[in-house]
Amino acid sequence: MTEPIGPVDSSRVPRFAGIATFARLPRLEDVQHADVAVMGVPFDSGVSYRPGARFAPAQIREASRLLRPYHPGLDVSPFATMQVADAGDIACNPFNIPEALDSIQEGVSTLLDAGTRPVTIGGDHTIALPLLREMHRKHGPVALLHFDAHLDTWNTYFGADYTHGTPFRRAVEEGLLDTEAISHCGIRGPLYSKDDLSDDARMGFGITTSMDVMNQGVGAVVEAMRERIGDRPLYISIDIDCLDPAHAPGTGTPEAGGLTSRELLAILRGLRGSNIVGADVVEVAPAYDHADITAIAASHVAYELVSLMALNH
Ligand SMILES: N=C(N)NCCCC(=O)O
Ligand SMILES: [Zn+2]
Ligand SMILES: [Zn+2]
Repeated sequence: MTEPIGPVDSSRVPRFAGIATFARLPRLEDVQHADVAVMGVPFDSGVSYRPGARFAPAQIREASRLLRPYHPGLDVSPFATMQVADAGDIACNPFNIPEALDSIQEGVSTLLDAGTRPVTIGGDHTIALPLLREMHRKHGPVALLHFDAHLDTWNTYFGADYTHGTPFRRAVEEGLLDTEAISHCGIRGPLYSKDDLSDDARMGFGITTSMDVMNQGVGAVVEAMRERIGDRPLYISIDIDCLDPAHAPGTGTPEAGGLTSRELLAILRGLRGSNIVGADVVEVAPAYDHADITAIAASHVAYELVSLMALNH
């Protein structure tokens, strides 16, 4: 096998020069085969409050210029261990949600059929549904680890089935998930009613609230997750609003009392060895960001996911 093509060499071309790809990696069309691809989905027509996540892929790529090739926490050089590339953005219709979902699924199916694992940068959380549909097509029902302030198992908004508050209810209804191993982490904040929780539990979800992370600690939380997930094919969906607004102000539906970026990275790191088949990072809304705080957090979270995949390559 030939050596992977890595990022642009920052000792020759300064990090701030050139057109941004994720972590300055090659574009997918510039490599023969990618083991992992970072794919942008600039779609935010499913939001219930502040719009703007359509601009996240571009912003996260910009913020990812400073990522370096060696991950000391996991002792891995992800871009040397396997071929990682930037798959560019999926063009999706901002005026027709079902059509956009089909385009997203088609985009990710091209990757999966080529044996490429996707790390998707959204986009609002609606996009998790077509991604999970495709995961199911390839792997059957998958385990799900969902980081979010919100359950996203609500039913409809203004009569609409496909929104950023409903992807995981639709996914359960469509039989996409292995309901023995589905859970949320980072949940907090006011709900519409107590029924939201009983509905969610009936679907099979377990909940680790942000207060549980504080009270139990990262180690205990990770242990419980690992036990539940085992070696099942695992999909990780990360809504950046799982982080406290202090750590991720640039998002559409912020809630006080969230995880720190350190806690999120530590939990992810604790999942080393898991059989991660795909992942997304969603809900970054650059217009509400300050000093790129949120985009930087998202770029590091995506790097963490790629690094975990490299350990399980
Ligand atoms: N998926 C995210 N970020 N938010 C869902 C919030 C749904 C609501 O407006 O109640
Ligand atoms: Zn959320
Ligand atoms: Zn969400």
